[in-house]
Amino acid sequence: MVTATAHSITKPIGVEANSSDNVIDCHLEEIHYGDFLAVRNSQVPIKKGGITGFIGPSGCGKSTVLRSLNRMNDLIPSFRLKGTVTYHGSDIYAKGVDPVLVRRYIGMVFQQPNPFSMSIFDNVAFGLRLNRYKGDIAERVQLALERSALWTEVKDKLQSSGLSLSGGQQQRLCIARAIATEPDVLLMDEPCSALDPIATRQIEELMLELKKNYTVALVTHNMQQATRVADYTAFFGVDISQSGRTGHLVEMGLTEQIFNDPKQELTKQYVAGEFS
Ligand SMILES: Nc1ncnc2c1ncn2[C@@H]1O[C@H](COP(=O)(O)OP(=O)(O)OP(=O)(O)O)[C@@H](O)[C@H]1O
Repeated sequence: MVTATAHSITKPIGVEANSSDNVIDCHLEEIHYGDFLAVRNSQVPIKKGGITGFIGPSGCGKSTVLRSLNRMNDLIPSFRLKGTVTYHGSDIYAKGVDPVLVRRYIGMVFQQPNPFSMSIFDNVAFGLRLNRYKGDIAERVQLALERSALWTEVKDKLQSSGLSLSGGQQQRLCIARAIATEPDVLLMDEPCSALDPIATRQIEELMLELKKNYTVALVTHNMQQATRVADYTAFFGVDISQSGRTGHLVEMGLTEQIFNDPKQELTKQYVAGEFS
């Protein structure tokens, strides 16, 4: 059952444990980098078991919002967040919550494939060892590689360097590394932007498989990609002022609704390709 308090972030076990449809709820009043207001007033629920796509013009804060959902932005000294982000009802920014534990349950895959300079096996085993996993590491590594559609390609060379793989394979390796510790949620920040069309298609197919076991949030520049894989879409816009560009959520809904029947004029213009 759920054992989530403000000070202990614990992954719920069992479907009945979570009464809400949202794995993550956030009310981002303001996100600053130093004096710069990057994002304002955005509520972005991440629904359980689906893929939520974040779309919008460059600089509207998609990555900033995504990285706020697992405290990845804590690594940036100038980052400041006013608002709340809850994971299964627990505030992940509450005093005493360990950000490493937050990232254990809410994993992340980055734009550039970034395998560590170590063997394929050790890349996937990395988080398990970090978390002092007591079970069979080889079994978990295999499962993660199977779920990342990479096992058959690498099973005979697990001791080769992760860096020896192609770009698309490296990205699938990073996905295996992220899911080896069995997170609940996977945050994917433009995971295909460094890949060719074939590798992109493989990752998109993989995302559709991953959502059977994980909740996924995906930042993408590619609106077609959002229509192909996302169940829900959040569209962010920007206000342009003297102090710079500040992003905010304009509209969120089922992907079909956002692309075919948007409620906001700005969304209509964006999905029609009238600005980028
Ligand atoms: N580490 C940082 N320090 C200062 N400003 C930052 C930092 N990261 C992002 N920003 C600024 O915050 C704003 C939002 O950036 P972010 O990368 O979140 O937008 P985005 O919508 O993901 O953009 P893109 O689609 O171009 O990747 C931008 O103005 C950016 O310059």
